[in-house]
Amino acid sequence: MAAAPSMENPRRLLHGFFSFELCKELEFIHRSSGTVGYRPSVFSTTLPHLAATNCGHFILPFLPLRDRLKDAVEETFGCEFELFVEFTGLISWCKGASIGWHSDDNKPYLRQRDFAAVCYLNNHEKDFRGGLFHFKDGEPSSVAPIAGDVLIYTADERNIHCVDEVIDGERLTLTLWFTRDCSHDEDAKVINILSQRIQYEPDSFLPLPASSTMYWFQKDGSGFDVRHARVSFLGYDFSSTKEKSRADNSLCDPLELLDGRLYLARGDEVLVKEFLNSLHALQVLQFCYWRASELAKGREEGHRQGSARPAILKRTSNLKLSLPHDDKLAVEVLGGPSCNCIKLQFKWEDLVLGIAKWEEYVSQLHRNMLVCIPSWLSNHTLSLDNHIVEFVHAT
Ligand SMILES: O=C(O)CCC(=O)C(=O)O
Ligand SMILES: [Fe+2]
Repeated sequence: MAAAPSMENPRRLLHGFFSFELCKELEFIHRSSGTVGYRPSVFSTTLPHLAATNCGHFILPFLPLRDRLKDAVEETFGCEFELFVEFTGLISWCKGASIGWHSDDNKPYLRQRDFAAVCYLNNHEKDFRGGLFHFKDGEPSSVAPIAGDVLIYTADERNIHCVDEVIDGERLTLTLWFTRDCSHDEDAKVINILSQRIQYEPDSFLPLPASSTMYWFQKDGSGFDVRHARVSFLGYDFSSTKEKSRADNSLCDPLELLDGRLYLARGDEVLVKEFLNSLHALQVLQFCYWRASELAKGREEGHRQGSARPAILKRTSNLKLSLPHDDKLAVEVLGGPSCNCIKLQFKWEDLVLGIAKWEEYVSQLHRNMLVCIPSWLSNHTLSLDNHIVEFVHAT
């Protein structure tokens, strides 16, 4: 157990608070669902956003850690009052992102924030460069992010801090703020959105994109769609199987094509599998990246059993979706130490197996969420009781 926090600078750094497996699962969720964030060169995935894009089931993996963080904050700061989560979000900082000296309650609209918990999901120097955290006074004075560590501190001026500019790579955290003010309780907001969504399509676990502006990264008159950029980092791009007529294309904003049915292509090959939209295709690809070693083993097994080869079409240039996309900017912003080696890692067989495994994973999470929703609605909180924690882990 770390030393008790000082009164002058109430804070605590907890090493190895959560597992590497959870880091990877949350990274998968962020890379399949994240949007352009609230500050330059920042991307974020919030719980209300997950609920609103038909991905409420992705909230489940957050909850056991979220409960433990609340307990750790209450214990560290000896809270004798009820505490609510005000914000939970996956936040990634890319090349050029930084923040100067500040306290986390330093704006009129942030006054309700009492405590912060920053969970580091990847590693300084290995996954990104720059991005060190510094406190203005007291110890520890600097923190180099290490996956599994959590930094907790009071959101007031006793903990003025800053973060150095990220030089390259993608610095990923799960950040929470806690409040004593129940009118800023995040759970009520999320449960409200979830209950509305569930009324429309209780059985669907396929993602539905938000407005395309939320995925558009803009800089100096140029830009890219973050869904498109993440798909191309994994060596793929989006394709149509029908030649689009010019009239069709000129009628709509080309980015709207990302909201409709499409296919995944690599070079001049297209996999014969229709995805509901770009987020669906991206989610499957990110799942394959997350579970790559398991899929490669499955492929060897499939070869031994003589499984059928995936159905592939030859692509001609008119089947390409012509989307605005500044590839150089995307690589500059999101590329980093591990970017180049990711490309062209999977085989088509892996992707086909990944589609089946992804469906098992999300449909199980979705069923678990449907079990939880009645208690969320009656208790007005996203907390998991012990019986449900076991249920969530039995996936
Ligand atoms: O990511 C971090 O280490 C801290 C970020 C921060 O200071 C903030 O978002 O207010
Ligand atoms: Fe901060």
